[in-house]
Amino acid sequence: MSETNYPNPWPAPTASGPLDATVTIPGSKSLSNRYLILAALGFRPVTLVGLLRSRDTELMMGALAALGVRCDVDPNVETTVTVTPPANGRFHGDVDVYCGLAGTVMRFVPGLALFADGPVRFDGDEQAYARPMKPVLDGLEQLGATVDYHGETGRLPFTITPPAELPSADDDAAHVAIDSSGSSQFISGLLLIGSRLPGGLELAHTGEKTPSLPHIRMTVADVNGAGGRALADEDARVWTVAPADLQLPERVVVEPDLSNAAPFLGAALIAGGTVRVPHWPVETTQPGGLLPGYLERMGATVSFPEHDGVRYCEVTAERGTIRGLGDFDLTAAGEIAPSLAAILVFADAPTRMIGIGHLRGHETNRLEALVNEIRRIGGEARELPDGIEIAPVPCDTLHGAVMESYADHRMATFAAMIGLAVPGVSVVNVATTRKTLPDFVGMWTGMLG
Ligand SMILES: O=C(O)C1=C[C@@H](OP(=O)(O)O)[C@@H](O)[C@H](O)C1
Ligand SMILES: C=C(OP(=O)(O)O)C(=O)O
Repeated sequence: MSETNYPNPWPAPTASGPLDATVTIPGSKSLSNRYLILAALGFRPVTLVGLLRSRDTELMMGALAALGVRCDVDPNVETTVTVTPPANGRFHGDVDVYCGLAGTVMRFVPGLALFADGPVRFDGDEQAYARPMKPVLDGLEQLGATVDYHGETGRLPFTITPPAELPSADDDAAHVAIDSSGSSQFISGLLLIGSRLPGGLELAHTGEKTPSLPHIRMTVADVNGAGGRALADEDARVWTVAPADLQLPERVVVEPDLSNAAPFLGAALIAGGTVRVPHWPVETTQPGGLLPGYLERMGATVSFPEHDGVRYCEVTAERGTIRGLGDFDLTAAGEIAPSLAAILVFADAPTRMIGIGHLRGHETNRLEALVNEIRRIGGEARELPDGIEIAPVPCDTLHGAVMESYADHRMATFAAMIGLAVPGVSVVNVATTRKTLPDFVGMWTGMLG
């Protein structure tokens, strides 16, 4: 991942004037991969429309294929995919699942292994070996599975052997207790399969913090949208899922990825001008739904005009007017921290983004990576126990550099955002954006006209 391995860093374009762009954002990673799992848990085919086609969803479809689920891509529309679960609902065992660096694959697919007819082996990118896995696997062990670790305990790679018998329907709901303060995906991964347990699931979170709560609410909503009965008691940190036969509707339309809209809408604040994103939902379970409010607090004007029946999120700003936010709790939406950090480098006052200590276990240690890269271009930032502080420096002291992306899509888009206002920025391994955006460079240069 160093410069030596990627000899041709991508020269990030600077904005030569105010922007005026409409950018169409592909489907949500989080919704796409939840729908793929829920479709696989059903008993009839489901057609997903507007599915994200990027590395993380290809990995999910590859995992499902290994388990005996068919994913047929519409030959005319590559974002329309029909998912057919295995005929008897039993997933194939004695198979290999490759997770890449995708949190949603490594934390959501293990639950399916409970219903496989043999052991399922999981592996991923070497960088994924650093990502925490243990709580979700502990949860599966509490449900009777056996987990064999082939490297470090609690990390990829590992093999899950399903129990000979699942917890009995005569019992109450299976009780599972895990500490999910390292990632909301541990809770989501168990809630997604809870309906299939003969007595259902009662899941208690024993940790102090619950990061990314909107993502857990998204899981509850999606399970219920598939006919499940999931309930949250967020104060008690307990979730229950009643036994149910899950079945998504025949056709499900995926919303655009609102977190992936952040670099583009944020570009309007850094460069000045207007950027709009079509098909912005009126209501959403995506944490990216919080983005317009955050951008407004930073000084942008945000509106949601409708043209020809399409609803847009439109963000307008004047270059050089970004407001720092002081203490800024981002517990709910940590995944947009890198994009917000890029904007805040150009703010008029310091910001302490807090509630995001768990970003140290994301694709890379994002807090360390952000501090490194902000300092690399002459900015000022430091790690906090639970976040990062970004302090303003005069804009003319910022300078170009070859910026590292750490095989992290959001660090690559972070660097591109910096490059809008700092000439001479280039980005190592910009192709890593393929994790969730199949054509980031095309979209970015298109936005700049
Ligand atoms: O469930 C999901 O789809 C996600 C949950 C969040 O994970 P963390 O809770 O680990 O931050 C988020 O950051 C990730 O990008 C997607
Ligand atoms: C944390 C992220 O991804 P993952 O789904 O791999 O956890 C992210 O996309 O910001």
